[in-house]
Amino acid sequence: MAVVAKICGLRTEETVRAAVAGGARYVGFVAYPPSPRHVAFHEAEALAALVPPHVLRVGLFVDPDDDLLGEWLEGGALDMLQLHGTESAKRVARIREMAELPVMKAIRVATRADVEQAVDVYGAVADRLMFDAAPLTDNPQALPGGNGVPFDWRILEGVTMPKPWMLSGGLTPENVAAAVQATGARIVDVSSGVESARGVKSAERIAAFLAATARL
Ligand SMILES: O=C(O)c1ccccc1NCC(=O)[C@H](O)[C@H](O)COP(=O)(O)O
Repeated sequence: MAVVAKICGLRTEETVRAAVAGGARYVGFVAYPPSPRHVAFHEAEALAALVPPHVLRVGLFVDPDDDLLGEWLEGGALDMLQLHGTESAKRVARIREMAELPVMKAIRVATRADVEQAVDVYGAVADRLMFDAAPLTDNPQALPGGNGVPFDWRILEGVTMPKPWMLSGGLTPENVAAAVQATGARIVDVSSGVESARGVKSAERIAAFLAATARL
C-alpha cells in the first residue's frame, strides 16, 4: 500500500496548488489564532475551493468552542476535523456529532505509555488518530503542535491501532523515509519541515516532501 501525505498549515494559493500538484491526499488549514499558520475561515474557504475532491480538506482546531466550529462548518469547506488540543473523549464525540464529519484526534506522545493510553481513550470515539511530539516545555514559543520536533518513533513499534492513523512531528523530505521504515506509517503529516521560515510554506519543500513520500 502506498504512503500518502498531508500538508498542514497552508496559507497561500501557491502552496495549496503545490500540495495538490505534488500528490498530497490531505491539506490542512489552521484555525488557531496564536499560530503563525492561522487562517481566518473565509481565507480557508477560498483556499479550499482550489482543492479537488480526491484531496481531503482538514480543519485544525485546538480546544475549539461551538461558535468557532459553527463558523468554520457553515460554508462546507472542510472534509475532516483535526483536534489538536486537550479535548476529552466526550468532547471529541460531541464535536463529531455536531460537525457530521470525520474527526482525527491528535495525540502528543513522548512514551509508549502515552500511545497506549491514547489508543484506549480515543480509539473508540475518533475516526482517526494522529501521533505528534509533545511540545518541549522549555521552549516558550512552543505551540500545541507544529513545532517541527520528532518523537522517538520506536515507541509506536508493535502497537495495535484500532483506527487509521497518521505520523507527524518533525517530518521532513530528508527523514520521512526513515520515519516510515521505523513506524510502518501509511499516512504522514508535515508542517514545519516544508517551510522556509516559521509559518512560511515553501512550494519547493512541499514538492520535495511529496516526491520523497511517493518513492516509499
Ligand atoms: O501548525 C500549527 O501552528 C499548530 C498550532 C497548534 C496546534 C497544531 C499545529 N500544527 C499541527 C500540525 O501542523 C501538524 O498536524 C503536525 O503536528 C506536524 O507539525 P510539524 O512538526 O511542524 O511538522
